[in-house]
Amino acid sequence: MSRPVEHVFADGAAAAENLARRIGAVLGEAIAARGVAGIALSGGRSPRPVLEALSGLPLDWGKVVVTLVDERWVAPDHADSNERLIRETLLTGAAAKARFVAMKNDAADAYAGAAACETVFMALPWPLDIVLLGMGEDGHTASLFPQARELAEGLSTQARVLAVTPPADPHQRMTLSASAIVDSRHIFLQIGGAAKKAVYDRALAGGSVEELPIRLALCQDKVPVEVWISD
Ligand SMILES: O=C(O)[C@H](O)[C@@H](O)[C@H](O)[C@H](O)COP(=O)(O)O
Repeated sequence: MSRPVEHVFADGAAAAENLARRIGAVLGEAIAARGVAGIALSGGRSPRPVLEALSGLPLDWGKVVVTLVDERWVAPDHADSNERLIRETLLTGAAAKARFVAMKNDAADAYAGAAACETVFMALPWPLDIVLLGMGEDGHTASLFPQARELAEGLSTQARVLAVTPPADPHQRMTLSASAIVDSRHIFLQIGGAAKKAVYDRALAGGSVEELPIRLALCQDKVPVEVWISD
């Protein structure tokens, strides 16, 4: 297992700006090479400045397919919706021309919505060019949480997505599976703060993927991983 390429910044704003430029460069290369670029984005707080910076980059956005790494099973206008985050930050200005593929559908819950979501996600241009991951202080990534009852399925299934119930979260989620996450050309992991950096270092040093699901991305040699670290 090779150590990921690490980009370390003193502040989050510089990390976000540089990560956005790196994402833009990879998307541009993909469009030039294959006429299309696919990217899956994580939600939460960290990506917001990256997505805002990315939205202003001069790309042929009409050839970019944007989707999610995971989603909370809430209405698209709910404050916790990752779709809402993407629409408010990335899909503005020139980047509004990108094709957005949502995870949330009209099913009453994530489990009822999983089959339809899988059908939609199988049609994406795999391998995606970029999967942008975040990480929680418990070592989760996407919505693959330690102690979640669906973690083993998420780590082993060949399906693209699965429904999960996070151990300590009010919302059911839909998430990319581990096999979908590594069906990509680049994995970018964004980490901010000392606590997450310590978890990242611990994940690199060892432990099980069940204990630290972020190891699904860090402990594989199929996809190059870049880690964007800020204080
Ligand atoms: O929907 C989500 O919440 C994310 O996909 C999740 O996996 C996130 O990346 C981590 O929880 C880190 O979140 P923060 O960036 O908010 O710390």
